[in-house]
Amino acid sequence: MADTKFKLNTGADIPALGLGTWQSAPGEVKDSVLYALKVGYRHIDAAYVYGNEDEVGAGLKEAFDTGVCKREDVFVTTKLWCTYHNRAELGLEKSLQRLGLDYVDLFLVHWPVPMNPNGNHDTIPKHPDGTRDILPSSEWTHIDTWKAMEKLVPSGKTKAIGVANYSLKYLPELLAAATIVPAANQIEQHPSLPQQEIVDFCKEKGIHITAYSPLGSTGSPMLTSAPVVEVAKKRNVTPASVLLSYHIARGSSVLAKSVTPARIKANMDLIRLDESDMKILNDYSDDLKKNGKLHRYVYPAFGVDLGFPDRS
Ligand SMILES: NC(=O)C1=CN([C@@H]2O[C@H](COP(=O)(O)OP(=O)(O)OC[C@H]3O[C@@H](n4cnc5c(N)ncnc54)[C@H](OP(=O)(O)O)[C@@H]3O)[C@@H](O)[C@H]2O)C=CC1
Ligand SMILES: O=C[C@H](O)[C@@H](O)[C@@H](O)[C@H](O)C(=O)O
Repeated sequence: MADTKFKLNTGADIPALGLGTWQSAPGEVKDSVLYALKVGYRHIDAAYVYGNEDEVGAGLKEAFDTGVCKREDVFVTTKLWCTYHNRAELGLEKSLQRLGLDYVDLFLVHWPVPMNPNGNHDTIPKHPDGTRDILPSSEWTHIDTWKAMEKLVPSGKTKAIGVANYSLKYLPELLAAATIVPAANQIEQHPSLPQQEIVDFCKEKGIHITAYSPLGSTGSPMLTSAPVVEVAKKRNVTPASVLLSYHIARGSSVLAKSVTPARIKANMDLIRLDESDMKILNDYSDDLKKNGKLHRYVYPAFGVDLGFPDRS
């Protein structure tokens, strides 16, 4: 199951399981990338704002140099950070340089929020009152960003372009102006936040969903969720296996972050969840939705309406 792949609207394959690298500390992330590639991962998720693309790149390089795998066998994603929205070409160049790669397989707009490129910080510029320094829409919008992303494709420096954290507030307006339909939308997904309306919309438009924070992000709180534990017992697997396999059953790829070798390996134990397993998880999601108790773990303080019904 760990070698399952999905097709993007570009015709390229995206491996169903990817290694996440957000909050993977310097000194740990190179080894985690190398180890993941050694045990069979072929999908690595990075981002400029994670501040560790150089180490991710070092892990990739060592894997290529020592014959673990070839560049063309690995699907590498990175993301355009908010302060680079009106400098997309530079954003991609900087990421490629840090990663030590000639191209990435997927370049995503990290959030639909352009931030001031001339502010007081490279990645999180703030106003004196501590709020994030967002560009006014009179200056730049996420639609302008998408147009700039489209211009990157002919260079071959990214094989595909896509978005992350796009809700139904932002996706339709992007599509109305787009020449290239995003290949993917990377969003938070787990049984406490199924975001089925986004999944359905993206499916209809040919946009692949990649799930992030499948374990509930830092500290993996979703591992103790009662319905997840119930399905794990029923199928005699770990809760992590249930949480990751859930996305494969939904037709989505999934990113699991770990810097712990045993966990990196264990996270490859994916199973085919059947209808009765999915019913337990879906009933739980439905209950949370009905009672207004959906839970989003990643919601940075941009101070703008991101259009997610659970947070507006
Ligand atoms: N586009 C976006 O805005 C976002 C993208 N992402 C991407 O998705 C990836 C995954 O999401 P992330 O938020 O990191 O969180 P995850 O849901 O992947 O959870 C990571 C946490 O779970 C722990 N863990 C991993 N595997 C296991 C296991 N088998 N058993 C017990 N604990 C485990 C990790 O610990 P340890 O490392 O110590 O082993 C870490 O504390 C990110 O790393 C990033 O690449 C994430 C958030 C936002
Ligand atoms: O990809 C992970 C997340 O999106 C992360 O990049 C953001 O939450 C960022 O730390 C922020 O504060 O805006």
